[in-house]
Amino acid sequence: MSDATSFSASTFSAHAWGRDLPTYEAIRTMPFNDALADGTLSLERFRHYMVQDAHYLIAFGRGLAIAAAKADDPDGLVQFAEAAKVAVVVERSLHADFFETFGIGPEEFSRTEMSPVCHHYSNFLIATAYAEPYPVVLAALLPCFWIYAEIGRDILGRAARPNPYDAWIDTYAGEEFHEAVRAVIATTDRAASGASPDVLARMHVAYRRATQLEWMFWDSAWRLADWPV
Ligand SMILES: Cc1ncc(C[n+]2csc(CCO)c2C)c(N)n1
Repeated sequence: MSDATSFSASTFSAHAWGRDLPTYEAIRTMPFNDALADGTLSLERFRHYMVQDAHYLIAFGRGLAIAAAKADDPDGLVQFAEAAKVAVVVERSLHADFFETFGIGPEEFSRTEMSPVCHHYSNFLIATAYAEPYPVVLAALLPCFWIYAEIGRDILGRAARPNPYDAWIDTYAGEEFHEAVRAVIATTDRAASGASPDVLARMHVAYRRATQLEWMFWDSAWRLADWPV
């Protein structure tokens, strides 16, 4: 495990990570991530992933903005308002570079609807952000940060270089991103430490669901999934 996962044994994050370790392991060993690491991932699959991810990160940014509005202290408000901005602005520039490199035009993006899994994950985040208390919202948002930090470092450690997907790998393996992830883990643990048993249980359910949806998002790109009808 990398630095992003340093935590004390009694925290929400420690419990959640331990409980969902098999799902993380399943993500780490997915054909999509193996092929990304060795540079053999087809452009078709990466394009599918990128276009869906561009849809996803707008929903994710909205979820972060709602978390910011629900924050129980000013530091949380700043942390998640900033993260909402970063999710849209920084990730948009990563996507814009890839869109240019891989020849995806704005028309292709706007004419491609969300896939079923992207739709489900996006709506799960928005619904949770609106309906649930602050600690549960954070638990739903956390796997997006944490799993990408772990997968980024894992892939960096075994990546064939140069690799067509270097920019993606470097973004998620980079120290700047990992510092932000550690801060989100810390805020989530602080929110959990004051939560009732009922809220804590709902945090675990939300965290698990988001982790499953992360697996499904990569799997959907691998299968080039679309609406069946
Ligand atoms: C399906 C999917 N899940 C997670 C991420 C990673 N991610 C998206 S926005 C954001 C917050 C800061 O930029 C992070 C870490 C992704 N790109 N796509």
